[in-house]
Amino acid sequence: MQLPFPLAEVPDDFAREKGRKLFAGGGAEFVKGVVAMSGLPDGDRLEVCFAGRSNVGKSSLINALTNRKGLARASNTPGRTQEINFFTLEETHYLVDLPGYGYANAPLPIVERWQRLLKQYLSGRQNLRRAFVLIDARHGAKAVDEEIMSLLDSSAVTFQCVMTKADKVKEADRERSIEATRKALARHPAAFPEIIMTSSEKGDGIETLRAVIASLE
Ligand SMILES: Nc1nc2c(ncn2[C@@H]2O[C@H](COP(=O)(O)OP(=O)(O)OP(=O)(O)O)[C@@H](O)[C@H]2O)c(=O)[nH]1
Ligand SMILES: [Mg+2]
Repeated sequence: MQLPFPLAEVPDDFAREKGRKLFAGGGAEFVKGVVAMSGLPDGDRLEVCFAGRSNVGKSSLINALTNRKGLARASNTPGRTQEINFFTLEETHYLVDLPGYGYANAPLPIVERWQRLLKQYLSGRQNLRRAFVLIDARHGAKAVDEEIMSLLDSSAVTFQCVMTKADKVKEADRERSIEATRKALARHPAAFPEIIMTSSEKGDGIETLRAVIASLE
């Protein structure tokens, strides 16, 4: 029997080539950081966003996908990305780096402001085709991750789970955290039924994720 929420298989040659082409041109550029809905760029491109806890590796993943080390800032300081950051990819796509959630030390008014903006963005963006919810492969999905999953359910935005930092996880922990993540996903109707395991450091899963993004219409 097929497990629910299997790990994504390596895409076929056609899908891989399509993904490679989309990301090969070096055509990724930072557009703007947005702090209010009024600042959103026109939704005239296909859009995907990256959500996840502070420090889970959202910015690093965007850098790895676009093969541009300093494109999205990545750091050791949780909560660094505090705006919704838009990047263009060629003439056709937006990649969106969302503010990290679950950072305990952020002052409450700031947390509330992010949450409000996140909610408005997720529920109101017509051209948003898929949200990628990043989960640390060492820990699996936690309660705060399920909050964003519920928000995506209610916004009817299909989301796909991307596990990060695969290079840092021991085999036993990896299985346990995949299992915890599957359990969480099963509770969310908007969850896409495949998990992508990645390492921005080593490149695992990056081709697959490129192919998935390129396949969206
Ligand atoms: N070993 C390893 N480290 C990673 C990987 N991805 C990210 N990191 C590290 O994790 C830390 C956080 O990465 P970021 O990409 O800044 O995380 P973020 O989700 O954008 O964080 P916020 O913007 O604060 O929400 C950095 O020190 C990265 O170098 C990975 O695949 N492997
Ligand atoms: Mg970041």
